[in-house]
Amino acid sequence: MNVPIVQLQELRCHFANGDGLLAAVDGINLSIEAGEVLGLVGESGSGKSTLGRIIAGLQSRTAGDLIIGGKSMPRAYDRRQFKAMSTQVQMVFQDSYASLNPRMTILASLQEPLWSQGVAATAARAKACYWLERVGLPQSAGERYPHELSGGQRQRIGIARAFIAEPQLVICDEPVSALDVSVQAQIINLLQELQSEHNTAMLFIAHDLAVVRFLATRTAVMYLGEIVELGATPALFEGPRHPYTVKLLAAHLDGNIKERKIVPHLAVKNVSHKAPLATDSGCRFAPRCPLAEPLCSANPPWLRPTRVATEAACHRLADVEVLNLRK
Ligand SMILES: Nc1ncnc2c1ncn2[C@@H]1O[C@H](COP(=O)(O)OP(=O)(O)OP(=O)(O)O)[C@@H](O)[C@H]1O
Repeated sequence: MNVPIVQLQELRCHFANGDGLLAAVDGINLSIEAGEVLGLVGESGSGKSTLGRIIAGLQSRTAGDLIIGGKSMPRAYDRRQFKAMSTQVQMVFQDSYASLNPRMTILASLQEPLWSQGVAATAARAKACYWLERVGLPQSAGERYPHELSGGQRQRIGIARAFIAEPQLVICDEPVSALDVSVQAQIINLLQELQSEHNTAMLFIAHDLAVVRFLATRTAVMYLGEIVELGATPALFEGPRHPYTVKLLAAHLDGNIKERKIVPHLAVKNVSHKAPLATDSGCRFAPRCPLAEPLCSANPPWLRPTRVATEAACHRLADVEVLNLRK
């Protein structure tokens, strides 16, 4: 059996805030398989970036296991350990400018991940030149500095930097949301091409559900630190089972596809959510859920298989399935 690239077991990341411990990531169990594209969606503040940063070794976790390539990663990273794992996991950030050293030329920035792998200078330079071209930039761009490139060009460099060290997993955190709409599709196509060319697994974090639907093999939906639904992208988009997923899809899909068409009678209550605390009990979506019953606020639900190729963490799953069958 193939070992997953990444395994997360009861992963938690809690931050101290005024009200207690904010549970940014709270008990995530998830695997990312070789070559798959896993989409990660959810409202702002649901913990997507924190989860991505933990896997990339940029954020330490509070509890739980992070296993990369079959190896259990220590909870607090030091630079040496991070470099050792960074060959397997690379990240493409939303802000391509901040992710590049402003004092390094583009060619030097591209070579940097190879230097830390001990690749010889000539080979590193040749590889950087190849990648410059592979992401659609002229060789002359190599002598420039980040501020001399457009946002789209800088993101191409961010992508080349992520792929150049031949990682097994690339985490893309909102890689196109800061770019002009006119270049977003080009960057998405480039990511898709590289992912399939190199069979690199990808964790794709985005608010844009249409892009996730296009790229991801599987999709995970996060709500206030937890995964509430997970499964094959077509099944999840065509027949969402968790009431929160229904709400999320309805808010993003075009006006012709209304909530009631996805699951009838499931209009979500307009209650604002507060930051999740580590001491919370019960389903975090219960205050907004039209199907909530006393059990929901008392006990946390867990991911259970649905009748389609997904799992959903909802005490009322059986009723949602019936609603779906009737629509
Ligand atoms: N370093 C930190 N210190 C304290 N709280 C933090 C820290 N990083 C994140 N948080 C909090 O953790 C929660 C999850 O944040 P995170 O950025 O992971 O969410 P997100 O789903 O990626 O949001 P967005 O889509 O807006 O990027 C938020 O409430 C955020 O304010």
